[in-house]
Formats: sequence, C-alpha cells, structure tokens
Amino acid sequence: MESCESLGIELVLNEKDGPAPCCPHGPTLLFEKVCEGGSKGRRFYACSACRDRKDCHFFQWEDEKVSEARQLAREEENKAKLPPFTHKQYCARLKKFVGLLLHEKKFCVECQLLLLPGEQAAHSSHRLSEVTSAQLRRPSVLLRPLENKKSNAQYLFADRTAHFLLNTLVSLGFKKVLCVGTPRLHELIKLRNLEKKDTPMQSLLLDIDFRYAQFYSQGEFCHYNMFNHYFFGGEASRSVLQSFLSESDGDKVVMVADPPFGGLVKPLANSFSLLSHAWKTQQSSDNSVAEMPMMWIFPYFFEPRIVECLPSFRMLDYQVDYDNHPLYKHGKTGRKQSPVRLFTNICPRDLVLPKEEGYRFCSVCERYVWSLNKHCAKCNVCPSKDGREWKHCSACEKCVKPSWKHCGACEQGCFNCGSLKHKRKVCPHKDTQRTNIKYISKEKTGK
Ligand SMILES: C[S@@+](CC[C@H](N)C(=O)[O-])C[C@H]1O[C@@H](n2cnc3c(N)ncnc32)[C@H](O)[C@@H]1O
Ligand SMILES: [Zn+2]
Ligand SMILES: [Zn+2]
Ligand SMILES: [Zn+2]
Ligand SMILES: [Zn+2]
Repeated sequence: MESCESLGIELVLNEKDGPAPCCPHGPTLLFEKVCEGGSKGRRFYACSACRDRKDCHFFQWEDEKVSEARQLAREEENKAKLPPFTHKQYCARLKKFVGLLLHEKKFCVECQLLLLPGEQAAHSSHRLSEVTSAQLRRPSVLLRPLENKKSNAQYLFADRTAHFLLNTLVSLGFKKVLCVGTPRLHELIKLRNLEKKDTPMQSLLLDIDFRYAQFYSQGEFCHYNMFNHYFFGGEASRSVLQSFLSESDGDKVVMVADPPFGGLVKPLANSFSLLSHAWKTQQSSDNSVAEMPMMWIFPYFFEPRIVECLPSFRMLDYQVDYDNHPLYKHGKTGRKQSPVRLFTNICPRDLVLPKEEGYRFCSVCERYVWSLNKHCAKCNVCPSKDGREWKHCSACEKCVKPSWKHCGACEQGCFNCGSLKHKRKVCPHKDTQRTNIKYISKEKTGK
C-alpha cells in the first residue's frame, strides 16, 4: 500500500483545510507520513487524545470518502461514549448526595460514581465505599487515577510539589488559577479557601476526566481536551472560561497545565496559545502585547521543542514529583531524579525555589537553580538540564553531561542520528517525539 519507507509521522496544523472529522474526543488531528528523501506520504486523521489505537480506534485517510451510513454509525458511537450524565445532572446529584446521612453516602469503586439511595441495588455486586465529607472534598484521592500512559497518564502531584505550586501562585499575587489537567491543584485551592485564613482564590479545572464533574459546579469544572482545545460542553463551557479569564475586578489570572508526558508538544502549545488569546480578548487594549502568565509542567528533554513553539517560555530547575509514579520521587539522586520541570513565561527571577530543598539563586543567570547546577564561567550559564552536575568540555566548547566522554572520531558526524553528512545542530531528525501511531514522530517545525 505504501510506496515509501516511512521515517515518521508529522502533525499538520492547518486551519484552512476545513473541519476535521470527530472521534469521541472531539475533532481529530491531521497527520502526514514522512518518507525517505522528504517526500510526503498520505495524510490521515487520528485521535488527538489517545496515543494508542486500542483506546480510540478512529482512523480516516484525508481523501477518504465516508459513506452516510458510516458517518451515522460514527455519530452514534460518539454519543455512546459520552458521560452517563450531563454536568447539570451531576450537579443535581451532588446536591442530593450532600444531603444524605453518612451511612447512605456510597461511592461505587467499580463505576467510580457517587450513588444515590435508589441506585445501590443496581451496584450490589460492586465494591461500594462510604464517603465522608472530607473525602468529598478530595476527589483526586477518592477517584482511582487513570494511569494509562497512552491516554490520561494521571499522575498526581506529591504534597511537596502541590504546596510549592500553590504557595508560589499565592506569593505572586494571582487570584484566579486556570488548572489545565491539574485536578489536585484545583482541589488544594478549594481546600485553602475553606480554611478562610487568606483572601480566597478562584480556580477553574479543565480536564478530559469527566468523573470530576460529579464534584464540581459548572463554574468550577469544564470537560475539556487540551490537545484540540475542545470543550465537550460546547458554548456554555466556553463562556464559563471567558468570564473566568476576565480580570475586570483586578484579579490576576494564571494557567497551570500538566499534560500527559507522551503528548505532542505542538498541539498542546497551540491550545495554550488559544487559551492565552482568549485571556487577551478580556484585557484592556493597553495590555495588547502581553501573554497570559502560564506554567507548563513537562520533562526537561522537551525544552528545545517547547521553546521553539512558545519562545517566551523558560525552563526552571524545579523538580516536579508525583505520588503515584513509580520512578519520579523526590529525594532520589542521579538518574532516579524526576525529569519533570516547570516551563513558564513568568520571569524566572520571581519564581523562588525552596532553599531547604537545595535550590539557590544564581545572580548571573538571574534564576534559582538546583544545588548541583554549578555556574560555568566559560559558558556563562548554569548548564545542567537533568539535575546532575555537568562539566565543561573544552573540545566541544560547552558543558556536557557527566557521563559524556569526548570522542574525536564521533566529532565528524551527527551525534543525533549517526549520519556523517551533517552535524547534530542541523540534523533533520532532531526533536523526535512519539505519536499515537507507534512510529517516531517528526513534528513539522515549519522550517
Ligand atoms: C500528568 S496528570 C497531571 C495531574 C496533576 N499532576 C495533578 O496532580 O493535579 C495529567 C492530567 O491531564 C488530564 N488529561 C489527560 N489527557 C487530557 C486531555 N487530552 N485533555 C485534557 N486533560 C487531559 C488527566 O486526566 C490528568 O488529570
Ligand atoms: Zn478519540
Ligand atoms: Zn457500580
Ligand atoms: Zn548561572
Ligand atoms: Zn561550560
């Protein structure tokens, strides 16, 4: 079928091609196979949210004719995959649930659903648990994390990180937090408000995990796909976002996003730009150049790609930790350290990293850095990206990883792909990232 040896898959972001067909996760993304010699393969649509065909099997060639019958079947399927209740219904259910006696408050562990009294019989063979009001305020603890790496990749912040984020946002004076894929931060903000000690902060959670609709009002949660900027709740959800982004009362907005790490950078950057744009339309005209303050949590090795897509972003040294991730735990050293970092368009000087955890301020770089990240006088930067102490290589004239041994023979070729025809700097295969189609992706760089 394919006439070419496929090198990878590129994502095509092209608005003028008309609306993309929809899978249960909203509009699909358009991909293109890239072949040896740079020739373009056939384009196809695939799911934006699931990186494994097992989780969403949508596939359509760009030039494929879809019969009316198939179109109807598809619409039926998309409908069948909708949440069992509308958000409005979930809110009415919560209201009833809150009014129940403690022994009546049951959560079905299998169905991940808060049950109303009449419904328990239908779940009698399922494991039910009692829900206290304290648990009701911590849905991220009550719900089973959706750990599937190829779709939700729901890794929840360890307390250390969650509190660092919250305290940082408070100290920067933000009053409204747009939580994109950060349910635990959203929850923490609401808990802090309940303590009534400080001025409250508003929080709006955007997440594809609709189980959260059971716990939050329509003004606090929108069922949202961050890979295609799709609001499952349509216009009503969009207007919730718009009014949340208004700073007319002087309340500053910040976005904090923690996408699944397997996700493609380009569609995420595109969605965050659109969110920033929506924020901008709410600003007075004298603020016309500014971007919405944003934090994007992602592994350090995506730095070149993120900065390419969002040039105002800088990577911070802060290591983000998760509760339910087997690998990324604080206190580990060497390769076991968390590779996850904060990327932000907020001035790094203003983001104070905790001294007691080993961060210090570099007055030359004007940012907080990890203890092992020593300033190199020759490069004039704090060079380490991965948390280990890097060393200067005089042959390369730059700082390199500690494991790096300079090899004269390799100098001739490309360190990235091994080709002798070019250097790594101009390697056409750099910035590779996995896509849902099990190939190595080479996202379009536009160059
Ligand atoms: C790496 S976890 C981040 C959770 C965060 N560390 C916390 O503790 O609040 C990724 C989050 O993004 C959500 N998510 C995954 N795919 C998404 C998508 N396509 N659109 C929106 N949210 C998505 C998941 O449900 C999950 O809550
Ligand atoms: Zn899908
Ligand atoms: Zn059940
Ligand atoms: Zn420095
Ligand atoms: Zn150096």
